[in-house]
Amino acid sequence: MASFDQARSTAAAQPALPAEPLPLHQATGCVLAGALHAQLDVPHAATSAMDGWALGTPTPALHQQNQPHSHDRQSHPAPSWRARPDGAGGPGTLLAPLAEGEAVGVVTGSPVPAGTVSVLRSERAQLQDGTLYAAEQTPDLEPGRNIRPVAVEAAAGDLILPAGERLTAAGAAAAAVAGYDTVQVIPRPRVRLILTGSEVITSGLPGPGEVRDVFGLALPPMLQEAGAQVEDVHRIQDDPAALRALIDQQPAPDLIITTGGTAASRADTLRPVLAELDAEILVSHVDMRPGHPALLARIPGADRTRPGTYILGLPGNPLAGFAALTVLGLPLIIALGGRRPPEPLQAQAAGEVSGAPRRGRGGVRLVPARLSAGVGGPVVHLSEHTQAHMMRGLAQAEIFAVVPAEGLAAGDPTECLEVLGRSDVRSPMPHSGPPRRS
Ligand SMILES: Nc1nc2c(c(=O)[nH]1)N[C@H]1C(S)=C(S)[C@@H](COP(=O)(O)OP(=O)(O)OC[C@H]3O[C@@H](n4cnc5c(N)ncnc54)[C@H](O)[C@@H]3O)O[C@H]1N2
Ligand code: MOO
Repeated sequence: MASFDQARSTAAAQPALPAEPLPLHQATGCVLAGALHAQLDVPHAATSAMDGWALGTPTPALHQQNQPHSHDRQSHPAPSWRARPDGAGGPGTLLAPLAEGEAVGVVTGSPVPAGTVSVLRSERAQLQDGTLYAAEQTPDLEPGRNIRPVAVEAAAGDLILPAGERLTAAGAAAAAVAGYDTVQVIPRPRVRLILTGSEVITSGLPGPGEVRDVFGLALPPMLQEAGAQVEDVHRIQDDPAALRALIDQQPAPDLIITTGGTAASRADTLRPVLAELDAEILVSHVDMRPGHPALLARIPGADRTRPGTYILGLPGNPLAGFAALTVLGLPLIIALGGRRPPEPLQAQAAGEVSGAPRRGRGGVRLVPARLSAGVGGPVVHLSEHTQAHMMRGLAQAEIFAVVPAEGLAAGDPTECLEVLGRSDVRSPMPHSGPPRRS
């Protein structure tokens, strides 16, 4: 039996998966195994920042009678250009070089033709009989104005993102701009889910000896949020041969998560099957309630170049299974993905909480709870209906409160573990005064 802290530190201590190249759309959310450097100058060509006209060197103004814009034509003749008819139809149009005195229409993003001095915005330009005039006193005539220079964002070879960072959605887009199609990342652990239980049904009202499934619905989004990728989901009866075949099925995933069958009755198949497969048991039971039969094991890979397959056995009692996922599964997935664990979150107990149910039996209690804002930071309010076989308390909870064996007094600092699968409904953790994070 591992203590609560031993169990989670064993899970957190597992080495990261080997890095591999992944297409950018699959790499988002993964940790970069190497730094990203620009593969080219960004932008790789000088382009217009405005819709308007690429201006060559101007022709001194000759048309003083008909110039638009000019209020003081005699003393300040406005410059003008011959407007070329072949303007850009879109940002992809490549334009021939500008001769002296020429202007050509461009759009935002157009590569500016050779010979461009600046870009005049369309709203500051006037075209009359094939001659282009600029509004008076426009800054658009300053050399370089409204032109995005080559490499202004990055020169080829510049560092775009360092190794060790998680690739965000914006980071993936920046990598694409910097010329990448694939990047070297630590992949999300690939997960096979095996849901056991001859009594488990997936729809309708359960009859005698039947129970509605909780894991098939809730585990995939929880695992996705934890940073894993669920590859395949299987449902089997309490049948050791079927379980063994699925654990053995190739190609092996990084992590197999089973539900049910972790205890020691005749219907409980996981431990005998793992013994047959010579699995290395990393955590056999955890000194916590609920979830104490949770198990973590590893089957070495056939070719020894891979770290093998981890097996996480979640107890079948619904709340016990989700507690075990939070305590063992989440730190394991974070470690395999090469990520940093989240900052621990602490809140204050709202009132007295009893600890281990039986004297002499240590261990922690994990109690579904909500948080409210208090003067000194968030305050923990335990849910009702939080026995191992129940879901009702967890359905309303934001966190699991970790209650030590000796219990809690009102105001005691309480470790909180976020309940997975709430990213669509999460509001900021309530606090007034400084949030307490240890
Ligand atoms: N003699 C003992 N009995 C039990 C012990 C023990 O130490 N000695 N431990 C208890 C604890 S604690 C737990 S937790 C459970 C663990 O059970 P298993 O992991 O072996 O799970 P099952 O026996 O298959 O099922 C337990 C319970 O959960 C229900 N279940 C299973 N799968 C689902 C599902 N997908 N959706 C909803 N409910 C599910 C199942 O019907 C049972 O009611 O063992 C205790 N017993
Ligand atoms: O681990 Mo069991 O969940 O205490 O019922």
